[in-house]
Amino acid sequence: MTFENTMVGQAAPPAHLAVRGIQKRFGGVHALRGVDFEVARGEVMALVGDNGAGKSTLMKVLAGAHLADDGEFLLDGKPVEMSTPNDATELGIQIVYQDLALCENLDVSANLSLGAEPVKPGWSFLPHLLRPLDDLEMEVKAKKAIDKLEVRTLQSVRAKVGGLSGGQRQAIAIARAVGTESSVVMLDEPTAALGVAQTRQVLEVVKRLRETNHAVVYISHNMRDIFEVSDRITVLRHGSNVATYTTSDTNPDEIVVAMTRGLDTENGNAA
Ligand SMILES: Nc1ncnc2c1ncn2[C@@H]1O[C@H](COP(=O)(O)OP(=O)(O)OP(=O)(O)O)[C@@H](O)[C@H]1O
Repeated sequence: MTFENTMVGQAAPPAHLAVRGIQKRFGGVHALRGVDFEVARGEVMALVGDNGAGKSTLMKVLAGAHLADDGEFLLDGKPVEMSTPNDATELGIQIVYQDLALCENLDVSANLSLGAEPVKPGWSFLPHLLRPLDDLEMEVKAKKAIDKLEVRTLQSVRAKVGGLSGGQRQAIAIARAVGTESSVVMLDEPTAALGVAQTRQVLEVVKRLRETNHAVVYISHNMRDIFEVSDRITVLRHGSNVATYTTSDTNPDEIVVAMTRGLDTENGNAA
C-alpha cells in the first residue's frame, strides 16, 4: 500500500508508527475514509481538523479502542495487529484521554502505579489481591517518572491528585502513560481546559517527551500551542487526509484554510 497523503515541506523522518488506508464507519457515518498517518520517534506530530473531522476516531483506532474496518498498521515498517487496547499497550502505544482517568482520592505515586502496583516481597503465599502494596517502591517509581519528564511544580509524589492543578494532573497522566515502557504517546487536547501558566507546563512536558525519543501525537485546536510544540502537522477534513505539513514551513493561516477548505490540488497550497 502506498502513502497517499500529500506531504508539504521537508522530507519526512522514518516513521515509527504508521497507518495506511484506515477506514472506520459508525453505522451510516463514514468517520475515516482511507486515512494515512505516521509519526516518527523524537517527533511531535500534531493532528488537526475541524469538529467531526475524525481526529479522536483516528486516535482511538491507533490505541486499539476502536477496531478499524480496513487499513494497515506498521511499527518500524513491520505490519502489526491492532484489534484491542491490549495490542496497543503491548506495542508501546499509550493514549492520554481528555478526562485523564486519574483517581482523585489517591496520591501521585499510587496513580502512577495504577493497575500494576508493586507488592511487598515475602507475601507471595497470599492471594494477589490480599498482598500488601510496596509503598516505597511505588514512591521511587513515581519520582523517577516525574524526574524523567522534569515536572518541576510538583512538591511531593505523596500529594493527593484531588488537590493538584489542571497542568499538574495532565503531567501526571502523561507520566503514567510514559512509565509503561511506551514509545508512542497520544495526547487529546491536553491544554484545552488550562490557563496560560498551566499550558506552559504541559507544553514543556510534551517537549520533554520528544527529547526522550518518544513519538508524540498531539490533538489540539489551539494554533499557538501547535506551532510552539509540533514538528509536523497532519490535517484531516471530513474523515480524509488534506496534507501533512512541516511546521517550520507553514503558518497558522495556511493550516486553518486547509482544515476548513482543503487543498488547492492545482499547486498543493491550501485552497
Ligand atoms: N462512537 C461513535 N458513534 C457514532 N458516531 C461517531 C462515534 N465517534 C465518532 N463518531 C462520528 O464520527 C465523526 C468523527 O468524529 P471525531 O470525534 O473523530 O471527530 P473530531 O475530529 O475528533 O472532532 P472534535 O474536534 O469535535 O472532537 C463525527 O461525525 C462523529 O459524530
